[in-house]
Amino acid sequence: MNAIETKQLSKAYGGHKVVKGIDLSIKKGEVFGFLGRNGAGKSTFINMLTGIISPSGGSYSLLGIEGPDHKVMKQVGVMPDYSSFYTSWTPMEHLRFFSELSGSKASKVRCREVLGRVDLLQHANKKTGKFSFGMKKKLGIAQAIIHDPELVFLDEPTSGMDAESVIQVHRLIRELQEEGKTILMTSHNLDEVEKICTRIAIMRDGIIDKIGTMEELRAYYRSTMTVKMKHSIVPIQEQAKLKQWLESAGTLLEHGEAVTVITIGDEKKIAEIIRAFTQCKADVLRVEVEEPSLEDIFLDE
Ligand SMILES: Nc1ncnc2c1ncn2[C@@H]1O[C@H](COP(=O)(O)OP(=O)(O)OP(=O)(O)O)[C@@H](O)[C@H]1O
Repeated sequence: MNAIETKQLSKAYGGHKVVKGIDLSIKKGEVFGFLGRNGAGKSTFINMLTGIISPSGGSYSLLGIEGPDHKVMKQVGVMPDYSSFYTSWTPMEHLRFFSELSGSKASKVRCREVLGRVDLLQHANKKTGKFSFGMKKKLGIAQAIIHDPELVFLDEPTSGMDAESVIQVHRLIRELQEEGKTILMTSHNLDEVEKICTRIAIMRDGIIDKIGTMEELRAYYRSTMTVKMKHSIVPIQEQAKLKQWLESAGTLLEHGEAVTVITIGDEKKIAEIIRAFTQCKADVLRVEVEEPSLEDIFLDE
């Protein structure tokens, strides 16, 4: 049984589809990361799964139960919007209240344990009105996990946090995974996603544009490298032959007297290109290989 399963899940506002029929399966125990530019549809997709908004089409199930189903939400944790806390309440009061809403009021001991896990224990009885943005985020994470859910939704869990807090939250997410929980998170931080997610989906314009493990995405990353070579002048009688060979090896971006730039799909081709120059009686003097950054992979058009 998958933790999350969606079939052609879609959402339209005023006839404009912002989530365009997504099929997605997330296994139990995964830490699944959603990346994408602002407005790509990440929050809309997650808000449908957590019952905040209703889908316009398609279906979904959480922990094997077709949604929306309020009973399954007892096993689901959702990080609330940071602005949704009552300013005159303390973290302790929030956790006690919201765990009760989820079906079982957490004991003070459990609240203290969870506040300790997000490093808020020393603020357990202070009013949240004076909390910083990062502290509210931590309280949001605590609220999402207070009832020990099987499936946790975290919307940008570390944005706006200091470096030490980010490390703590990453540690917490790994611990939750070790406990067998499934986590679906969004992030704009590529390093974070690379470090802690078992799989990643990149959303663009309401669809999942790319999906896979980091290794699978890296395979794509390696498949579009640009090779820039400085070389000696190719004898005139060899030029046509070399050009024809280069065009068959990749996309020739520049082919001048002393510089050639080519995009190739496999790094093994580099040695072949150098050999082709030698066979055409020219020497490759310098090779520079440019690979797209992770941003290029995730956010390219
Ligand atoms: N209530 C709404 N009414 C109309 N359009 C909406 C509504 N909510 C979201 N949208 C639109 O849906 C699209 C997707 O928005 P969404 O918030 O899901 O993107 P996102 O990927 O989560 O962005 P971000 O990274 O900024 O949080 C956007 O174009 C947004 O303007």
